Amino acid sequence: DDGEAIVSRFQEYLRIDTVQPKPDYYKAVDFLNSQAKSLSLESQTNEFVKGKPHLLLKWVGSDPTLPAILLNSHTDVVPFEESKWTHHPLHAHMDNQGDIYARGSQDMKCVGMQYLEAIRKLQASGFHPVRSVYLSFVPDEEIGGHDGAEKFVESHLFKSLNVGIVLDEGLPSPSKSYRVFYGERSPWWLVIKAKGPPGHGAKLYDNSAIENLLKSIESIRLFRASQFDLLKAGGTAEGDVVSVNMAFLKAGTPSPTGFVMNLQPSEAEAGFDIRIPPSVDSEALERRLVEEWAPAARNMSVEFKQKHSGEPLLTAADDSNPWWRLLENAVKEAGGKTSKPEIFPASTDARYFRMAGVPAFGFSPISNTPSLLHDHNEYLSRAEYLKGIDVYVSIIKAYASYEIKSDSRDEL
Ligand code: MET
Ligand SMILES: [Zn+2]
Ligand SMILES: [Zn+2]
Repeated sequence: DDGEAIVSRFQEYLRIDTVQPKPDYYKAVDFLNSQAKSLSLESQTNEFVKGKPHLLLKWVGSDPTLPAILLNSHTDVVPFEESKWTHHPLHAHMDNQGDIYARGSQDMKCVGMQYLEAIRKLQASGFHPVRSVYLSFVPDEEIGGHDGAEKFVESHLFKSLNVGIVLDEGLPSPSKSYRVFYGERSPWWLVIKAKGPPGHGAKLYDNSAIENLLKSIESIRLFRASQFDLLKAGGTAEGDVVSVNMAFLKAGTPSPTGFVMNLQPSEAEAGFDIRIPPSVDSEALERRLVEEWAPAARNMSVEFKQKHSGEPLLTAADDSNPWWRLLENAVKEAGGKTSKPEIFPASTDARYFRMAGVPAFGFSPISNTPSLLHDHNEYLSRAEYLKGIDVYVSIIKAYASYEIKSDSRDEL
């Protein structure tokens, strides 16, 4: 198979509109199933939630008693501001440098297709897996994974698969070594609301909704700056500080011509995206949230839109875990290099697999590329995409032929 056909299959997947909040999941699953068919993989689609299909493919290994490998990817992508892109984010245009522009080119349609292409190459080379290799295509990762990976992991089906190791998404690396993630920060999406007496726009008085919300915003900004300073000073990794970013601000009394200017509104709210490292005491942070950032005494309240709780779990990324050693070596054998394992700064479905006691690594075989997840002009070069397939060839080969029975799952 030549590079041109491989790249056009990638472009075809990128062109399927799986943009939240209305992803065309059926079209994606149909396309992926046609790929699976050409590879003679077993296939099943389950709707753990109606309208949100989960696709599970299987490359059957010769020893069903050994725990299987699970290669996970999500089929949905985040929205975009079309007018701010140089090429339409759903056209998957390749420019004359070989850069393919599309939403999902890094996050993470690349990975899902690279798994399939690696299997195609392995089959052509005559390789037969000892362990079974599953490919899982989950919906809804970008909105929390509750109707996707979370339901899949809770299912009888998942338990029956006897998965020993999961690979899921990572991040592009600007340098030539690949980044690998063994844990991640926990996501909190919350809305802080303030209420207060309305009043004439010319009147100075205490406890208006906007004044009270601004006090909180000031306090949150100081905390944000203190965390950011740790990062700027060096020596602390992105995954080891708390990030806080405002997602929206909402207040005002609408009028047909905009907003009423001489009326102080009785309600105001602000939305925040907060990510908490495994090393940080999230209960202490929650107390701070309730006492300082949304105190009832200032007529404020907080509503969580997303809150991952429970012990943040880490997958051993050292010689105690054979899957780590195999990964490191396999990347090396493909001519690459992994950098020091990190905490993923955002969130992925890997947390659900770790919660089920299965080790999971976050890894996207993308080097020499700026990280443009959720950004304008997300792109991936053709060369990097093709190189990544060879990295997966090496990893899948090593993982699927690893025959030692007692794996790190027993220790986790
Ligand atoms: C809140 S679930 C995570 C969604 C997405 N992967 C993010 O990190 O923003
Ligand atoms: Zn992703
Ligand atoms: Zn994402």
